[in-house]
Amino acid sequence: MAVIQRLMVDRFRNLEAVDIPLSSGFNIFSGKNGSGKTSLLESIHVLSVGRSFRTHKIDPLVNRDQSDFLIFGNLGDQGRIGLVKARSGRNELKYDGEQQRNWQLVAATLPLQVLNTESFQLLEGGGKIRRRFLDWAVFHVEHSYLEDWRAYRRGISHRNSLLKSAGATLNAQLDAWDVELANLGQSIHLSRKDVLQAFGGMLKDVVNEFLPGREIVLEYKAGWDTELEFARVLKENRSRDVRYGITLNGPHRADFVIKVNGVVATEILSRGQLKMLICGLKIAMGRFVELSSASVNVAGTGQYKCIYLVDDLASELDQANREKVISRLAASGAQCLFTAVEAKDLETASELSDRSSKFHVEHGKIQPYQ
Ligand SMILES: Nc1ncnc2c1ncn2[C@@H]1O[C@H](COP(=O)(O)OP(=O)(O)OP(=O)(O)O)[C@@H](O)[C@H]1O
Repeated sequence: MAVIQRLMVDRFRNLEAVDIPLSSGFNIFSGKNGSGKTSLLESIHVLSVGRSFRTHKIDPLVNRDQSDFLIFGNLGDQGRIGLVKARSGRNELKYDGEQQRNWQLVAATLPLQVLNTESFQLLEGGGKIRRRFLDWAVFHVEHSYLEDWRAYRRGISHRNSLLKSAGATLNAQLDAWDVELANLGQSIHLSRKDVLQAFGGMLKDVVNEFLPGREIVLEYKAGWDTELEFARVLKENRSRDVRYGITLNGPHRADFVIKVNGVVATEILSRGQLKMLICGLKIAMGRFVELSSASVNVAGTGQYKCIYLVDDLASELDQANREKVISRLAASGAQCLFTAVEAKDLETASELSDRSSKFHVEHGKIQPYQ
């Protein structure tokens, strides 16, 4: 079970010498606009996966007067994770003192779900965001998946270069590549399809409560016409792919559509209802992964549970809906970090979790309330 027991953040945006003990239940960070609340959640995200949820760049994350930042999380039995990232591009990620070449082990040990304004992109943005959401679950449930996905991505990128080169031996070279791509693509497709189907069942239960009376269906789009084998699709579309210089079909084009009572969700739900749907999707996904991955925890220790980072839950949600989300999160038993301008916006949260801590955020400094 992922729980950050102690968190240190320094030189990250406006955060300075933050060193706080966190509760294994609810943690509530309140403070004025611009005090550093979102930055705190952002720092945990950067620690977990190496990138922010606000920008792809490193520069804006480093305090404007500094050249690097430090983030450290003590997860008790699950280990200690430390990260130093510099403007120069230097990266030092350590797990239990051991230098890591990539984020694979850290991401598996510190799984997160973020609920914030950017989360609307899950419904309103392009397919890449939904693929990433789905792949997060497949990665945690099936650990060989990441390797397959990386090999497939490399294969597609190589195939696209070949398509553009149009050399004399093009067809022979494509024949060779397509065999491997077809196998990888088929296996990625099946893993995603199975996970989405199982997840859909779990989502129904949450949606019944968050959007009563609405029927939710997730429609999976594989990225090609799955009536046909992927190998055949690659072959039959080859001349078109050559014309466009790009592979037009495959799991790299996969997506899923979320329908509510038969209509695309974004077309019929209000802003608040969309936010409830997003909260439902993320909470259900955390729960799904927890139940599905109990036996395949990479770190090999304890029960798997993700941490929820909830930024400004109050915006767009009325009191009754806020309470529904908070109750669900309390029932999940997961560690949650909430931000709010006024602590009273989250009064229900401190009432509902017997393990709750409150912190005051001001000018990049964070102090527990006594
Ligand atoms: N690289 C940086 N160096 C120093 N300060 C920065 C840097 N990047 C952002 N800031 C400042 O850090 C502060 C923290 O912003 P943050 O988004 O965390 O605030 P917040 O408490 O979540 O506010 P809100 O309630 O408005 O969402 C802001 O005042 C911002 O201008």
